[in-house]
Amino acid sequence: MQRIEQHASFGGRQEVWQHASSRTGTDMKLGVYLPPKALAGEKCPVLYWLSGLTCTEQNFITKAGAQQFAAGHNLIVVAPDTSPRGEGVPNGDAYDLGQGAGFYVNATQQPWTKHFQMESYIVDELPALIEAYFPASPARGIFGHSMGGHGALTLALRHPGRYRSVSAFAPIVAPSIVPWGQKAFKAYLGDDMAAWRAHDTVQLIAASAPGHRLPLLVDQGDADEFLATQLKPELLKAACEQVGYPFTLRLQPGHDHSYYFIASFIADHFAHHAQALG
Ligand SMILES: N[C@@H](CCC(=O)N[C@@H](CS)C(=O)NCC(=O)O)C(=O)O
Repeated sequence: MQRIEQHASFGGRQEVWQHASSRTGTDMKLGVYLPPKALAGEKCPVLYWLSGLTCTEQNFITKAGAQQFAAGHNLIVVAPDTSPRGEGVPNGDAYDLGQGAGFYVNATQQPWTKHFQMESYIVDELPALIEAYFPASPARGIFGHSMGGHGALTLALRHPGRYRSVSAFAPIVAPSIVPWGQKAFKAYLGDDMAAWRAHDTVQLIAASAPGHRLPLLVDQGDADEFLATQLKPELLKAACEQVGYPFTLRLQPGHDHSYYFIASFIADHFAHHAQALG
């Protein structure tokens, strides 16, 4: 682990680290915000942020305005890159496949499988690293945006007990039936639709065990350019209603898909996670 940036921020410190990942087989970068209590050596819960298509570890830490709320709630915030990158790492033909578009799954298909192991990276390797290098308690929350909202929801649903809280901004909730998800899943997971369903929030909600239901908070802009084609929050609402899954969907008038939208409601997401993480 090598620190490559550090900036004082709201009594804590925003840092960027780089390390050689055993899961992706590449160097991975991540943002780590250390709140005041963590700088003083006290153990703090960790909130993981997963970004969307085209993002690196930089988008969230420079645009969301999260540091003041992380400081206020004394939460460590970890914002990893969205895929492996670099020479020798395959890439797609457009922004929605390959580098910058890992979709938080472990690829089983060539040429992706060697490096695109983002689910294992986020769920196993990253927490072990964070808990070894920083004053992190084992209490974890997870949230994200768009492809990262899909990541947060599916990883929390696929790994019961691993996270204590979950939320999302404009998540892809039904990747099996929208163009972004279908393109990525076909490439990374192949043609077997059963493998797709295991990474589809709407399907996972329908199959979720009543004992392991973390309340979901989702914010969605009603002027989001991807709302009708890629996001379809009404499908998640229907799935939650069908099985009685605790779900709050807030349609935010006039908001688009950008980090201006995220920054407008980030305080509420920190409050949601802080309540569960204690
Ligand atoms: N129209 C965009 C689609 C990608 C996009 O909107 N990415 C979102 C996540 S799905 C994002 O966070 N972009 C980076 C940013 O706004 O900082 C493009 O072609 O770059």
